[in-house]
Amino acid sequence: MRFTNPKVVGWLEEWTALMQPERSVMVDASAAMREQLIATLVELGTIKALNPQLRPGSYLASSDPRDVARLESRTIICSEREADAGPTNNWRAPSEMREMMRKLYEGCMRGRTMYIIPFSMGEVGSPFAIYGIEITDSAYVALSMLTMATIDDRVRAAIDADGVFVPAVHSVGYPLVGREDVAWPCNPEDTYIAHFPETREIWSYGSGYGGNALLGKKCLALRIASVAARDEGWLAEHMLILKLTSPRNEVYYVAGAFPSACGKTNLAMLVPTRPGWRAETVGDDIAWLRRGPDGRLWAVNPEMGFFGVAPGTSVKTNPVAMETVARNTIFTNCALTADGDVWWEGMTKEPPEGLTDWQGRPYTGEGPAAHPNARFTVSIEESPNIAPERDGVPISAILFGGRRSTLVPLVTEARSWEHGVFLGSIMASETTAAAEGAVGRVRRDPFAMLPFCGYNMGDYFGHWLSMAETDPQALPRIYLVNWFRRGADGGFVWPGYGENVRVLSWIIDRLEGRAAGSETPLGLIPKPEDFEVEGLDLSENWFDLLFSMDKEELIAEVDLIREHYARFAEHLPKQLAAQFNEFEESVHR
Ligand SMILES: Nc1nc2c(ncn2[C@@H]2O[C@H](COP(=O)(O)OP(=O)(O)OP(=O)(O)O)[C@@H](O)[C@H]2O)c(=O)[nH]1
Ligand SMILES: O=C([O-])CC(=O)C(=O)O
Ligand SMILES: [Mn+2]
Repeated sequence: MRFTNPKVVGWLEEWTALMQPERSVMVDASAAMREQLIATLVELGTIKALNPQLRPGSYLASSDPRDVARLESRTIICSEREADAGPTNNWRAPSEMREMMRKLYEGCMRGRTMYIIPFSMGEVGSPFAIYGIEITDSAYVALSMLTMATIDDRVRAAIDADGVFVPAVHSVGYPLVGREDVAWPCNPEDTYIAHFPETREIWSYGSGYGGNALLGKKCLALRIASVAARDEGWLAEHMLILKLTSPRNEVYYVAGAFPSACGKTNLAMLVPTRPGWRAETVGDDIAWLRRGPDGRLWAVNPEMGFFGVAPGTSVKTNPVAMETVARNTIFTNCALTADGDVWWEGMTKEPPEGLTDWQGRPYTGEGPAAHPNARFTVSIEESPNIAPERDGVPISAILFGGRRSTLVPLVTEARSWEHGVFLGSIMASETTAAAEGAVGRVRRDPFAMLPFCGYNMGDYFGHWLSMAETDPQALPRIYLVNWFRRGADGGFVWPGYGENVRVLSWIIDRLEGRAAGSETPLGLIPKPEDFEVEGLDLSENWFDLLFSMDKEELIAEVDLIREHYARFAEHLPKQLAAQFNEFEESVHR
């Protein structure tokens, strides 16, 4: 079915004229559409069918080695005023960016098919859903969007009825003029992922990789949605949502913001190791949160699929993910086994014989066989453990986490909402392969939103504080967590994964007033006697290894946070400056 609304038709005509595709296809959720996209991609060599006996309905995509992660240096917030993008975003004037990118888009789809994808982030018909139309010349993107977003006739009809949608333009930037197509067309030199917050538009060019190209996800549901959320009084966050049932049969919903490749999907798929606990997934990457009539913060997962990190996933660490990707999954940049299945580092101890690496070469044992940011794309319907709640759950606790080899304890509790916002605003984490650049460097990543906030992050801190203007008691409690402390041997001290339920169990005890805590400069830590470690293989001094804070390092951290805060200048809320002063005093006390 085609659009009839003049606004939509006009927009499509304008872009068709500029990009000059050879043909266009309206993407729907039919099985025939999926098959057609798959056939196109198989023929081009972008994806290969895996062995149907081992991995039914599944495919392996291999990207251009230059197009494997989000490109933060090319991700740009084009607000009218530079101050509205803030010190942490790349900024370009919208008119300048439009002019430059229009030149790139000119004729960029020649010889190609333009896929028109009307999609919804959030449940169709819900007042909280945001509709978009992505136009793309990538069948891989179209196929992935079918999994990650809600695509059905109701969305198309709703957009056609009122002409309200987020326009999302994408091209791989590889027109077929005087050349043949390649398996993974892209254009790394000219890649840009531009956002126009005032007009709520997304323009992406040159990359086919997930966060750069599946525009409903990070671009719409975080960068554009964060701006809408600021204006409308809600929160668009880089958070998992977990449903937890305690041995007492009480249900709690926990949200958690961890930077890319720092454990959201794994915590969302937690298999508790402690008796009587049950966990189910509500969402694994993005949460939209609003105050309900009861004053509580209610969260939805606007996505319909998982775009998860493959390396490190195994039957031992994440059996739910392994079951989820057992079929009907698109893998990207994993290694291929001799019998036509996928493999990645951490799936088994040793790589199997006869492996082909992610770039299609026989694996020699040098370097990783799968790219460290290899991914799986799969519908939430494939999960054996998805919670039925789709239209909002009340959050009891918010976790902020990251990778810190030292200093940050396994868990601390914020003293108040304001203190929790302080802890979120000073979060730092070691960088990962999910974005371009060096891995393992500590950088400030407030609220795990550094690459995803669509406006000035100082104002974003203020927006978080404003949530407590009414009825602060009804808001969730805030916790800092760190699964990644390392011991003298360089290994992780905490076993993590399913054992993280022990941390959640202490958090629930705190919420229910059953556990005490001890004050530290970063909040309340457990009393050793309240923290269950029975059955774990930890050394005598486990409590110190997991919870102690080195004074020298804390003092150094104060200076780093001062520098971090200074960047926001007059956009830093006064309450946070006061929190910082209190923090500094407590460090020196
Ligand atoms: N040691 C340890 N590693 C973990 C834990 N949880 C996750 N990881 C590893 O961290 C990596 C990333 O985990 P994910 O759960 O995919 O991270 P994510 O936050 O969902 O990442 P994005 O999807 O990029 O946003 C994987 O290699 C995991 O195996 C944990 O509790 N302990
Ligand atoms: O957005 C992406 O490309 C992958 C992802 O989930 C992240 O990096 O956080
Ligand atoms: Mn994830």
